[in-house]
Amino acid sequence: MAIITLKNVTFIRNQKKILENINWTVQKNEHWVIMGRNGSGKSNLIKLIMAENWKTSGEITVLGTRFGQDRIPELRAKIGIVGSFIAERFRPDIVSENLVLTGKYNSSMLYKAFSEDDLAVARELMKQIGAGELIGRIYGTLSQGEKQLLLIARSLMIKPEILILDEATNGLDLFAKSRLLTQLHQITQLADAPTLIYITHHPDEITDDFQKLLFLRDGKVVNSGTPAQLLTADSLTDFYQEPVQIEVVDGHHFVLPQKSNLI
Ligand SMILES: Nc1ncnc2c1ncn2[C@@H]1O[C@H](COP(=O)(O)OP(=O)(O)OP(=O)(O)O)[C@@H](O)[C@H]1O
Repeated sequence: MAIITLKNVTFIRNQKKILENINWTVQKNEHWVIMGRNGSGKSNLIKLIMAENWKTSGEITVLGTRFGQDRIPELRAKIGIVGSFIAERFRPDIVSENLVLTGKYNSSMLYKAFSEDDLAVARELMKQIGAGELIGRIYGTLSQGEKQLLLIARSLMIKPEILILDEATNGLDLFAKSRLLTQLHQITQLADAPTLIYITHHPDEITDDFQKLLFLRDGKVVNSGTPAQLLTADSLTDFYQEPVQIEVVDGHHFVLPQKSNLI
């Protein structure tokens, strides 16, 4: 069953073709990684899926909702998002568990009255993902890694069918990054696991949990396939248009510019 389908989708803003003729299908329980250099259109692609951006042409269907024909608010409630453009929307003085609870209402503030039971659910979720010690803390005082953990807990409040992580390991140290990838693995093992869409610049973060990769360049899909097909020196040299070499350590692919290109 297709969870996300884009057919010939183009997105233009201020005369700039930000995405051009995108064809992409995500099947249920197929976890994807999207890679692309800065400005290749990754964030705008996910904003299209979340209906934060509106396509210029083409067809988009997400979780059975055909954009332009069905109601969008219900759809937004089924998509969890972790990323800097969401992180920036919260007031620095919001208490951690209140921030997590906003996930239930798909907002950045708690406009509606909430009960102690609601807060208990948020706190329990924080404990489950290893963020229990952040209960009671003020968002603005948290480290980057702690903020990311809160956003993950927030995104799980709605039991999302799709979970999008946009450069979620930004600013995380080596160990926090490794913990995040382990947490994602645990999420993939849940009975009602969401489909993951994981945006990254770092091929070493592509764990066995991901079955498919999408490579974007200048707003176009340049390749898609399995990690075995695409995580090769040839394919990545073609993608980056610069010669690269790959070191595989413990199953993680580290991609480096070829030695002759290093200063
Ligand atoms: N409203 C706009 N008008 C004109 N150009 C825009 C607009 N919004 C985005 N762009 C451009 O579209 C391109 C794609 O942006 P996007 O943020 O999707 O890239 P990205 O792949 O997520 O980049 P990064 O890895 O740096 O986060 C960039 O060149 C950006 O400057």
